[in-house]
Amino acid sequence: MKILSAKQVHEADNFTIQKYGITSDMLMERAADQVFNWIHSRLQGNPIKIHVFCGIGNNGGDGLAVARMLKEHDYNVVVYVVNYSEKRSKDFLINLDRLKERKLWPEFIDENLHLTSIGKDDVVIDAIFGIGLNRDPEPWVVKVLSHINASGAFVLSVDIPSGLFMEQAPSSEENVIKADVVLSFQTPKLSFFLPETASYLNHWELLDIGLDPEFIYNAPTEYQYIGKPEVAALYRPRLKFSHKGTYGHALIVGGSYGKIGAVQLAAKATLTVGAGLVSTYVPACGYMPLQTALPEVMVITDEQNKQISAVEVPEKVNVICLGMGLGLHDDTKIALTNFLKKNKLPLALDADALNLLSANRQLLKLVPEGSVFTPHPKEFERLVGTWSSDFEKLEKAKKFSAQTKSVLVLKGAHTICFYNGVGYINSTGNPGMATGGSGDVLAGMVTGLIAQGYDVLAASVMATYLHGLSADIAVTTIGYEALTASKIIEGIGAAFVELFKREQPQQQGQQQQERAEQ
Ligand SMILES: NC(=O)C1=CN([C@@H]2O[C@H](COP(=O)(O)OP(=O)(O)OC[C@H]3O[C@@H](n4cnc5c(N)ncnc54)[C@H](O)[C@@H]3O)[C@@H](O)[C@H]2O)[C@@H](O)CC1
Ligand SMILES: Nc1ncnc2c1ncn2[C@@H]1O[C@H](COP(=O)(O)OP(=O)(O)O)[C@@H](O)[C@H]1O
Ligand SMILES: [K+]
Repeated sequence: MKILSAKQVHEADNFTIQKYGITSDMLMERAADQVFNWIHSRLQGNPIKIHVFCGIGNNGGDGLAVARMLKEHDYNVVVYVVNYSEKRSKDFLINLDRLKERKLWPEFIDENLHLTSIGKDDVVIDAIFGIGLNRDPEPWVVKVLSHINASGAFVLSVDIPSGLFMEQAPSSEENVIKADVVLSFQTPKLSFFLPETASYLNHWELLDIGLDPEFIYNAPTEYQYIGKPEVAALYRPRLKFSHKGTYGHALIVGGSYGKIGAVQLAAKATLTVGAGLVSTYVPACGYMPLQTALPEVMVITDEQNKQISAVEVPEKVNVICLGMGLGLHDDTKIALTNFLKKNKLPLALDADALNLLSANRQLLKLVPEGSVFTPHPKEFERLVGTWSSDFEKLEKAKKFSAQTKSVLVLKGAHTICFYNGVGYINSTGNPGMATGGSGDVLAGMVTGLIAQGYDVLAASVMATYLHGLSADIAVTTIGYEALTASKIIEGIGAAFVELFKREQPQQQGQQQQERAEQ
């Protein structure tokens, strides 16, 4: 699913209005109707007090229209207009008149700040700023936002929490509404996925307001949100008359004394996503544990016992994964340098391979184009230096991927794969995955898919999605705490199966109902 910029949303509005011969006011009515239905299906006429805070732009217009619909259904509504500018939008004014026609008079809030108290059991609808926010709110408006945040009431934000920008970080925490739920129109917003800005919302849902699908399909976007349909479309079916040679031969290079387990995890994950053959190259101390734990995997050992001092690549290997448990020994640095000078195969670089490259940046030029880097944020910082906000981190990630002409898999709660100027944001995964070795599993999965012939971007996006999905399936029975990297590998099969499970129409309705009740 594409993630549009604020400019593209406005273009999509205009395009839709022209193509279907509707008015912008009709589009606003459609949006408000969807928000009203969402609330009405949950509150079912409950007399709870609802405070609707509106701005003076189109987000405020949405709020006024929702307030009118609530009033028409006899809800207990109070409406406020946070009067931060005289430049009211046309559709705001239309909806202000409609509200007054129904004898619902909003209270206007200005810098004198006559604020009505909000009970902790009340509901707030936040329609103060939408995606048109283009500067920090004034101090008195921040006080209104703080008043709402301090109330303890359930806060539902329309489109985006007020005060949150589309493409930059807020300058202060106080400037933003903390939303329990955001009902966002048509496409999710980038800020919902970044650690610094996602903290302003607990949960988001999309409402389809009928923007033209063709426009959205053709819009070139910098970010996409990756769900089941996108990943299922990447899947390459296994062929009846295939053999192990059809599915590639991957080599995993890693391990040092005390860290052979990292290679076991990666190699097992490589096999479990379907690679035809998997070999490992480890220090001599890794021979017994690997041969014992993974009978399917071939093992080649270094002449050194505790660390790797050279890399030997068996014939017919078509992808190499490097780095897990590797260590930073001088021998290993020399081994990596010599290997990179000769190597032409695509690489999946993880953990200490990334740390060695950070400490010896001239080696980065030797990494072949079309490789995959899988850093966690600290490893990425070692590669590119610090950043001042998540948005700057994204720019650095995009630049790194462009310079290396490779996929950058920037790991986190929402892992983002960058390639060719686009960031693919993953939708699966959970905090149970914050456990040692889960990154090794991901690197192995990426490698196993490349071995089978998936291109590097497809392999990275699909591995990231399945890795998170496996963990999501596992926690439904074992909970977050008991999730381990090994359990993520065990669940890979179930994740593949889930990818092609069709929801029965009846179940779908039931699930929507269950979601609604959550
Ligand atoms: N396609 C869609 O997604 C649709 C969106 N609609 C709504 O329209 C909203 C966008 O509306 P607008 O573009 O009018 O913008 P907003 O309602 O977000 O902003 C209001 C106005 O305030 C000004 N402003 C921005 N920051 C300010 C600040 N810090 N202090 C004072 N004034 C400031 C802006 O110039 C803008 O004109 C969306 O978020 C959504 O709620 C719907 O009405 C219909 C369709
Ligand atoms: N809170 C979280 N929510 C979702 N996924 C997470 C979370 N924490 C970690 N992960 C995932 O777990 C993996 C951790 O990788 P990494 O930090 O390299 O672990 P390790 O070095 O122990 O193997 C990444 O794929 C990351 O996206
Ligand atoms: K809002």
